[in-house]
Amino acid sequence: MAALPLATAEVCDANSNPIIAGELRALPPIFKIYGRRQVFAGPVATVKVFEDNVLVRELLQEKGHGRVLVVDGGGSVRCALLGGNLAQLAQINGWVGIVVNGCIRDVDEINGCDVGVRALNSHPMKSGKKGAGEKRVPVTIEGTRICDGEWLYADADGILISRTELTV
Ligand SMILES: O=C([O-])CC(=O)C(=O)O
Repeated sequence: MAALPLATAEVCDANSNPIIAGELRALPPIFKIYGRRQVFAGPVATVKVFEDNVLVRELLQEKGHGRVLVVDGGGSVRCALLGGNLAQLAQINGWVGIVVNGCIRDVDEINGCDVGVRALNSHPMKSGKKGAGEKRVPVTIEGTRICDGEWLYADADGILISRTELTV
């Protein structure tokens, strides 16, 4: 499943009604851009964790089939939920992007991977490994709700969440 690289600004200009209806939402501009893919889009898989990345690894071990993993890490900037090994796993398994409401580490390695990564910042410490959290639940990142199966569009201007796949 290869999603079209739609420009997020054009999508917003062409979709005022879905924006009013809440079917198209923008994530707040809190993310830094990492990874080789600056532009990526795909269906979302969600995971909600807090300072523990076992479920992140479990999801990235699945075939991505062009999906984007949205990790709601509660905005913690006290450890990293994603590193170079997991980013490589994502690339091998066909995930196109990973958006982390939290931190990452091994930034140089991640910037060499053919995935798009957005995160709040980097942190050198690893996370806990107990496996706490929930997969495929609705998450809310800074007031923007994201459900498993919705579509995410990211480019240099920002990140959009759409209830359905967008067409040109
Ligand atoms: O396993 C972790 O905690 C994250 C990490 O460092 C990696 O993916 O390389």
